[in-house]
This record gives sequence, C-alpha cells and structure tokens, in this order.
Amino acid sequence: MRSNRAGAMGLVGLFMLAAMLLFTLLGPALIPYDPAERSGSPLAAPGNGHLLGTNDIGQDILAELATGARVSLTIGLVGALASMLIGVAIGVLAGYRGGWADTLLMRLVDVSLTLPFLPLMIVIGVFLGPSMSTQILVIAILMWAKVARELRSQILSVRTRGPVQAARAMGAGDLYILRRHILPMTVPLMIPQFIQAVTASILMESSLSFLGLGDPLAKSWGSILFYANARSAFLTDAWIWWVVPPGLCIVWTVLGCSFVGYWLEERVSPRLQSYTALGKITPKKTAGRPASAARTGGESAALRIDGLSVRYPKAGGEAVAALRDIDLAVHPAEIVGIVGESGSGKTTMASAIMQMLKPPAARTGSIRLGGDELTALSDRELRAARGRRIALIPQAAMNALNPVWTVRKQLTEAIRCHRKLSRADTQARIEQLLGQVGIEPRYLAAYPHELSGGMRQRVVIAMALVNEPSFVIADEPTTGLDVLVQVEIIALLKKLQQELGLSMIFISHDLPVVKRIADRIVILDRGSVVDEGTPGHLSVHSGHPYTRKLMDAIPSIGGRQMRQEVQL
Ligand SMILES: Nc1ncnc2c1ncn2[C@@H]1O[C@H](COP(=O)(O)OP(=O)(O)OP(=O)(O)O)[C@@H](O)[C@H]1O
Repeated sequence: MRSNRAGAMGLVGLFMLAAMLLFTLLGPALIPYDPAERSGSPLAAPGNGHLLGTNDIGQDILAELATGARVSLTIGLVGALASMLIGVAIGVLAGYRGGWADTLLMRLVDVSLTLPFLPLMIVIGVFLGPSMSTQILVIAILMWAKVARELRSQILSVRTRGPVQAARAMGAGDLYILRRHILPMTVPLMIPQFIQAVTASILMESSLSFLGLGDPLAKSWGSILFYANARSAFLTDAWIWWVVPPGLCIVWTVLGCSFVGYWLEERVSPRLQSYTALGKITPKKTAGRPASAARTGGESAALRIDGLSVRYPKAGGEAVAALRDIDLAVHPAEIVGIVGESGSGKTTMASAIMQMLKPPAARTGSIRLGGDELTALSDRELRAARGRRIALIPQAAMNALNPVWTVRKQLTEAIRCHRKLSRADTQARIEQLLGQVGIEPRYLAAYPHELSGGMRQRVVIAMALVNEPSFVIADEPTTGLDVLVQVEIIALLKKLQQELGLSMIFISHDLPVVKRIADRIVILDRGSVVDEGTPGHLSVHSGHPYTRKLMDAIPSIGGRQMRQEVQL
C-alpha cells in the first residue's frame, strides 16, 4: 500500500520534472522575446501600468520564466553536485578511516551544522559578491555537512559487515573495498540525498537571488522576484504577473523533486535493509579470568605465536582481557583445533593473526608466519599476505558472501584482489576450484540466497583458497549447519588440507567436530590456553577440569558419544 502510494507520487514527480525540463529546453526557442523592445519585463519597469492588461505581458512572463529556469536549475544541480562531492569525500574519509580523522572531521561537521543558516548565507554571499559562482559556493559550503554526516554513519554501519571483512581478509586494499563493497552499498542512499540537495539548492538559489546576491546579468526565478520587489510589484497589482508565476515555478520544481526523492527513498531502503539483515555481525558477550598458559613451539613452525595478549579497553571501566599471553605453534601441514566456549577469545585470536582486530583492541606479543613478523608488516605488505599466504574462512558463510553477486562474481573478485588473470584463465581457475570444493558449474550464475548453507560454505572455502594460500584459519566453518552437512564440510576441509598441504587453524566451540579434523587440539578458556594435546590424548588422559567438562558435555546415546557414529 505504502509503496503504491510512493510509486504514484514518483510518477507525478517525474511528470512535473519532465514538463519543467521541456519548458526550460524549448521555451526560450519557441516564445519570442526581446527585453529591449518589451516593457513588460520587470527588468524594464515592473511596477508601471503597462504591466497590466497588455497583450504582450503573458508572453514576456513565459519567456522570462523559461530563460530563468535554465539559470535556476543549473545552479540547483551544480550546487547540489558540489555539496555532494565535498560531503561524500569527507563522509567516506571520516567513516572509513575512523580514528583522529573521524573525530576531527565530525567536529567540523558539528560546527558547520550549528552555524545559523540564513545570516551565514547572507554574510558569505555579500563577502564574495553577487555572481553565479558565489551562489554555487554558498550552497556547497552550507550543505556539505549534512551529506557528510549521513554518509559517515552509513559507512560506519557497513564497514564491519561480512563481505567487507571477507574482502579485507583476502588482502583487498582500501580503495578496492571502497569501490567494490562500501560505495555500492551506500550509493543507493546517496541518490535520494542528491535529489534533496537539488531541492534545497533551488530554494537557496531563489533566496540568494531574491536578496540581490545572484548574477545581475543571468536572469533566474529568484532574480525575477528580486526585480519585482525592487520595483514595488509586491505593492501593486503587478504581483500577480511578476511574483506568482516565478513562485509557482519554484514550488512546481521543488514539489516534483520531493515526490521523486520520496519514491526513490522508498525504493532503495528495502534493499539496504535486507542487506543489513544479511550482513549483520553478532555482538559478543564479555568474560575474563586469568588461567595458566600451555607452551608449544618449534623453529620449523608455519605459524608461531609468542606471548599474544589482546585487551579491549572499556570507557571508564576495566579492560576486557580477550587473550592472555598465548603461545602457539602450528607446523607445516598440521591442523590445530582451537576449542573454547563462547567468549573464550577464539575469534579474537583469528582476528589478531590476520591483523584485523577491531578498535579499541590493544595487542601485545609476536605473530610470525613462515618466519615473517606479521605485526611488523606495513598495510601494503599485509594486504599482499592476506589471501595469498594466509586466508580466513570467516564465521557464517552468508555474512562473507556479497548477496548481490553471483558465485562467479564472488570468485572472480577474490582472484582480482591479487592477480590479473585473463578471462579464460580466471574461468579455468574458478572451474578447477569449484570441482575441488564439490560445486557443479551450473551454480556459477547462482546468488548466495539460491544456495543451501552447505553450498554457501563451500563457496566461502573456495574463495579462501582461490589465491593458493599455504595457511588457512577456519573460524567456526560449520556453525549453523546441520550435523550431516557439518560432517561433509569437515571431510572437504580435511581433503583439501591433504591435497594442498595446508597448515590450518580450525576454530570451533564444538569439541566433537574439532576432534574429527584436528591433529592437535588447544583448549581456550577465558582468553588463556588451559590444555593441549592430540584428540586421543585429550579424550583419555587429560586431567584438566575444563577439558573434562567439555568432554562430558558431548551428548551420548547408549553410552557412546553421538557424533562418533557418523562416519566421514
Ligand atoms: N570489539 C570488542 N570490544 C570489546 N570487547 C570485545 C570486542 N570483541 C570481543 N570482545 C570481548 O573479547 C572476548 C573474546 O571475544 P571473542 O569474540 O574472541 O570470543 P569467541 O570465543 O570467538 O566467542 P564466539 O564463539 O561467541 O564468537 C569476549 O569477552 C568479548 O566480549
């Protein structure tokens, strides 16, 4: 019902704008007018008696309105465009960069929005002198802040979404992420904003011209009103001829823009909302208590972590210690399972290794990948390493996939992050990979919502492996899948690990799942490693109370642990 109404308003708005555009384009050519010969023009003498009852006057007015429309609409469009450009640049910088840039730019926005609008407009206009460029500048100066603020809040909400995180994990650069993920998600919002800006610009142009701050040589609807006022048309019957028509033109155009803007907003909002629902990241609960650390190590390790601690400072309170002095080594072609309950620090560990901790996380310790200290790499070096040397299979496949891209596009983009392959080579690599993860080529044209949970997870695994990394972190890759699909995914990961000789960290809260795949299991409790060993050793010999608690929590049927029945 609501969208029908919006559609109807949109149609009316489009009709109004199209009519105005035709009038603007064809009017000056079709309506004969020479200001030098006709005294009906307000530029000549709007207040004299000649304005009333002459045969020429209607024609004069129409011709002046059509000529004025060009100036009013041009300034409206250019002013709106200028304010959008400034607003978008500042909004993107503040929202995406965050930190001091965000603080500084947002204070600037606050100051700009609190300044009194009308006096400021007059002061700037008088200071710069009457001209078209002054009008455009005043419009841009007064309107960029609103655009910047709205865009910044949108970017803040989308920059932590699954597809953006997944792209970052694949080593995509900032410009690439902005271009391919963030701007496509925010552009739909910018279109109605632009229409609003055009509406406001047309009104501002009229106000500035009416105040005498427009270009005296370029006639616009506002300047017709200015001359009408200057020659007392408001005090005589002449106002019907020289005030009402430009006023109607302004109202007509502003209403048309508002209707179209309202309709566009209705159209784009549902798309954005569904995107939000698909891409939301689940908030985490807090926990934290010290425990002892188990130590492993070796010079030949594919990945070696020493003394890794991560804290999340809290405003006005005690910081959350998400990881405490973790030491861990993963050997080449080894699968290390990390098991712990919710909030034990598993995802924080994955993010710390990928160097993707979210603010306000503070990290200490060393993380070496094949001998390279990851914490010392520059942003550029990190981007080159992510996806190519170390890849992340993120939690919840649907979050990692862009909902408006097909499987082919998701994989192509993953390749493009690192390599420039020809179309044929890209296609060959994608087909090879799909074969490896067990997806038929006919699904290349499918969108994520058309795939089952297991298939989506296979696509995410393919994306992680597309650039042939030697180390993979799988963060809860089976969460949300039913038991049989879980078993399939684990079998697939194990097969790929063996075929490709991958080293892997497999994170899960589900001990039976980890026991199926891991060569070695590390038990994490409230940010600390409390136990470690092979699956067999932990099942039989571990005396640690937390490990025993996890073992005892495995459901059993007739005395046998349930998932042992399911064969890989
Ligand atoms: N951005 C953050 N700000 C503040 N605290 C955080 C943040 N992210 C995580 N934490 C805290 O760090 C601790 C570890 O969280 P983490 O998400 O790593 O746990 P997890 O084991 O992965 O949990 P789950 O299995 O539920 O994903 C928790 O206490 C959590 O509240």
